[in-house]
Amino acid sequence: MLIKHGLNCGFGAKKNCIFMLASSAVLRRQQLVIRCLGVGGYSDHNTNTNQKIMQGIRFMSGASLEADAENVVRAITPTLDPNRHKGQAGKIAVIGGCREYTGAPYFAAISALKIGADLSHVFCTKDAASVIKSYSPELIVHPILEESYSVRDEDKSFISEMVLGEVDKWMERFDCLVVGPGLGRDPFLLDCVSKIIKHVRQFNVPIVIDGDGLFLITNCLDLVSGYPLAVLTPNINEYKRLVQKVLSCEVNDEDAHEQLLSLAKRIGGVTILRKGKSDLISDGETVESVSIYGSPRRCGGQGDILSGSVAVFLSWARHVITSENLSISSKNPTMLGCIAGSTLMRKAASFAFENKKRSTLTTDIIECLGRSLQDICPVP
Ligand SMILES: NC(=O)C1=CN([C@@H]2O[C@H](COP(=O)(O)OP(=O)(O)OC[C@H]3O[C@@H](n4cnc5c(N)ncnc54)[C@H](O)[C@@H]3O)[C@@H](O)[C@H]2O)[C@@H](O)CC1
Ligand SMILES: Nc1ncnc2c1ncn2[C@@H]1O[C@H](COP(=O)(O)OP(=O)(O)OP(=O)(O)O)[C@@H](O)[C@H]1O
Ligand SMILES: [Mg+2]
Repeated sequence: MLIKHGLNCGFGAKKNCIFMLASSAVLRRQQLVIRCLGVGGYSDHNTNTNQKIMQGIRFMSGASLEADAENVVRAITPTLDPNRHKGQAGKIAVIGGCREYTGAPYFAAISALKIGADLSHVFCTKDAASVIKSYSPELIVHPILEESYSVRDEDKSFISEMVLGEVDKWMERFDCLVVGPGLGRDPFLLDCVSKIIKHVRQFNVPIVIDGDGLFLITNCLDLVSGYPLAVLTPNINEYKRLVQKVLSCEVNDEDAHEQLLSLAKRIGGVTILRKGKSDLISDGETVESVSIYGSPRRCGGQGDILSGSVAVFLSWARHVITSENLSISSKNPTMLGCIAGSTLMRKAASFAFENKKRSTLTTDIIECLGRSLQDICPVP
């Protein structure tokens, strides 16, 4: 009810509304209402005034609310301007792909292109490279990573330097890196990837960490700790491992928002997108959720689409924030990238499910990414 009152305030009364809400009794009731609404409490409030009031409520209560998802997508998606040149809509790189997994890096990299990035690179092992190239001529594939089985112990430090040298030629040029889809868990390979992450941080390139990248950073939190341009996208297992490692406790779904908030804070202000029935997103300051759309199919690879999507939207959000005045409340590009990526992925999954029902696969969802964005931000 209180939220409704807040939303019905006129522009002039806005400050008073927020001031009144700050009183502790009202605040407690506000928190109760928000808790009762839970993550499913999506309301479609589009005006600036309403958004600012909601932001005020959010700030004061410390609770999370459903993100203004489609407006976030609209606010950060660039227009198709004939004066722009190749690369300006985004250059994304995926670090992943080994003997076992070739699908995951492909899904992440091709999703980035389908959403609107101009260039998408994959840095993977030699075994994986020709397979990934054969899926698509659109991807630029670098067969540079090595697994232990192909490197003699005495050659390891030399090979490691070579890998870093190869990567170094490219890294500064990327708008965002996705580390982990289909990376595998080979210790030598993960050691090289750790060095790449340390190196990339120096250039302030945003990094989305997913899949086996999360296995790596959970065992070595310093890699991302204190880096505000890092986004972690854990699934149910990956989240459990992170919580156990960082908070030394079990996942607590009763207090999901608070736990996520403390986790993001404890890892030094990284942004975490906890995937699930509702996606919960926190940068250690606020918590937002995306619960709209979605599909009941849980086929593997949907998280890979998400990581590629987040990378593109995060790059776009950074660009919009530095060049324009945003019409939306949050100013953190990592939060915006996560909200938009999650929204687009879930909408595409729901479109794909409409068509394919039980036989919906990740490739079907990728085919719906374009329609999903067109539905939100139509181009004539
Ligand atoms: N088509 C593909 O190529 C796909 C590949 N995927 C990739 O698969 C990898 C694993 O992701 P999941 O979401 O399945 O990860 P999870 O951690 O959810 O599950 C992996 C399972 O395998 C076990 N496991 C894997 N490696 C292990 C190791 N070295 N030692 C002991 N146990 C091990 C884990 O204990 C767990 O039971 C990631 O790199 C991910 O990106 C997924 O994205 C799905 C699609
Ligand atoms: N129960 C659910 N209902 C609706 N959507 C969901 C549900 N669980 C996950 N999702 C969505 O599916 C996407 C992938 O989440 P998931 O937990 O399957 O990732 P993952 O296990 O890392 O996937 P991958 O197989 O690619 O590694 C996320 O965008 C999330 O929003
Ligand atoms: Mg995954």
